[in-house]
Amino acid sequence: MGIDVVVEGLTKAFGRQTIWQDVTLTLPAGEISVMLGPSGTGKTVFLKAIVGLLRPDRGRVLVDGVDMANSREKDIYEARKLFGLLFQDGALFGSMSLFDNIAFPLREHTRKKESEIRRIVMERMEVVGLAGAERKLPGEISGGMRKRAGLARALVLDPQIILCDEPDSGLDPVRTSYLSQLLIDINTQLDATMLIVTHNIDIATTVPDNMGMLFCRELVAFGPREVLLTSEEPVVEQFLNGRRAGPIGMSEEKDRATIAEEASHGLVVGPPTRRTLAPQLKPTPGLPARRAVQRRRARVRELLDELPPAARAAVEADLRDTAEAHTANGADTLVRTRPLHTYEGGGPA
Ligand SMILES: Nc1ncnc2c1ncn2[C@@H]1O[C@H](COP(=O)(O)OP(=O)(O)OP(=O)(O)O)[C@@H](O)[C@H]1O
Repeated sequence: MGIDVVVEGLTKAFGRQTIWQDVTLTLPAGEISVMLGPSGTGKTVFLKAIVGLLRPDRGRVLVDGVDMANSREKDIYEARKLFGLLFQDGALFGSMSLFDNIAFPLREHTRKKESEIRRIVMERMEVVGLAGAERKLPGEISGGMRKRAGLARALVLDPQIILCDEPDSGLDPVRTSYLSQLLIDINTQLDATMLIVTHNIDIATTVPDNMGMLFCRELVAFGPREVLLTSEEPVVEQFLNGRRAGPIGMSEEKDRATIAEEASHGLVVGPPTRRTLAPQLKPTPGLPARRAVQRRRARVRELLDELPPAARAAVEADLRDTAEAHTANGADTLVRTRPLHTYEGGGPA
């Protein structure tokens, strides 16, 4: 099972530019969380700080007893083996075949025999729908396939924590929805703690158990998905609805003069839009139920009294529906029509 990632009072600046300050949250073990935020608010920097690739100025990141922010480099390096990382471009080595790219962490960090490496690589390539493409070079495949190769590489060390930076960038809407399903299925199979940075509202609304948002050097919110999805906080509303009216400007926050000028041109923030809460995706039929779901239900039930009324009502409705579905079906209803290996039309090249 994945492990908790506990972030306490994290602050990072580059010179005089504060990126974010006093960020405190816990990524619950085995659950999927999404971090939203306008461009430039420091989401990538946040992922790098969690995995110890960037040292914050203050605060701690606790992973399995190791403080990824303040420990010795040697201890951070060891703890990093718990992570699978997918950065924006897949970060593949251009001169290596997909097989060698995906095998790289195993050859680098383990003493496994080649036969064992082969077994693991082929298994992970199958999971992400790349079976048959082992000999291809990154330059010979589509962007979507490169993403999936990056994801396969992130999975070979059986990570307990998976960090994905914009896994959907450059993907068309159909491939993005397959990717959403793949992320849910990976979580089902590995029960790993996952943090996904994305601008894609479909992924944000259908994949995670928890959502957070960075804006204006602060963590605006972090909590069960129902909290952000029912939030009337102007910045969250504006972001989830993709509107110009609101506090987010072209280069992060708007100043008062801009807001006043926009109002004089008729661009005003209206009443909050009532969004219907999109249901969270379920694992592909044939896979077991996600273990995180039961744990999360128990956890969120304990939080009910602290949630805003709309979020509490949404959580209660979910708890009720699930109880009814269990009674009716004897198990969670599973929705999905295709096997994983047909994820990107045409299958392996
Ligand atoms: N190594 C660095 N040195 C100096 N400044 C940096 C460094 N890395 C990032 N920054 C700055 O930190 C800020 C946040 O960058 P980051 O890439 O984390 O934003 P983001 O929220 O991930 O953006 P996007 O959504 O566009 O990918 C930017 O202003 C960036 O220029």
